[in-house]
Amino acid sequence: MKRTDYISWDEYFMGISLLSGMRSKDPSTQVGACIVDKNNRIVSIGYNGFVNGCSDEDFPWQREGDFLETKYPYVVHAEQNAILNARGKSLEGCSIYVNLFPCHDCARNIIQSGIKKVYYLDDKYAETDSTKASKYMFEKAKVQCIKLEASIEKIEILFK
Ligand SMILES: O=c1[nH]c(=O)n([C@H]2C[C@H](O)[C@@H](COP(=O)(O)O)O2)cc1CO
Ligand SMILES: [Zn+2]
Repeated sequence: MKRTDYISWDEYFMGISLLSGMRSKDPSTQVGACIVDKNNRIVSIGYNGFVNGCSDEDFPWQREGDFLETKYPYVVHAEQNAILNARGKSLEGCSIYVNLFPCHDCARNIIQSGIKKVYYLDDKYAETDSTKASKYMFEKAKVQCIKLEASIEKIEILFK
C-alpha cells in the first residue's frame, strides 16, 4: 500500500521555493521562485540576491537611507533570477511558484516570458502601488494568480 503522507505537487514546488529563499542573504525578506512546466518538470529556480560580481560583503542590505546605500538598486528579485537562470529556455505556458506576490517589475518579466500561472503564499505588499500594478497587468495579460492556502504548516528535512 502506498504512503499517504506524501506531499502534493503544490507543496513540493512551493517547498522548493521556500528552500531556495533560505539561500537569500536579505535579512528582511527572503524570496524563492520555482518555474515548472506543464508536465510538472522543474525548469528553473531562483532567489533574491545581489547581481553577479557584487559581493554581499561590499553591498548594503539596508532598506532605508540614500537610494545608492540601500539594497534596492542592486538586488535581483527571485522571479527574475529564476527566469534568467532558465538561460533562454522557453517558459511558454509554465507556472511560477513564489512565496511572495511578485512586484510590478517581476510581473512584467513573468508576462513577457510566457508564464501563465503564478502560485504565491504571502501578499504582504498588497497595498502598494507596485502590487496593484502587478495585479492589473496579470489580469489584462490573462495570467492566473493563485494563492496557495497553507495546507501544511511545515515540511521537515532531516539530514540525519
Ligand atoms: O517580487 C519580489 N521579489 C523579490 O525577490 N523581492 C525581494 C527583493 C528584496 O530583496 C526583498 C524585499 O525587501 P523588503 O521587504 O525589505 O523591501 O524581496 C521582492 C519582491 C516584491 O516586493
Ligand atoms: Zn520583483
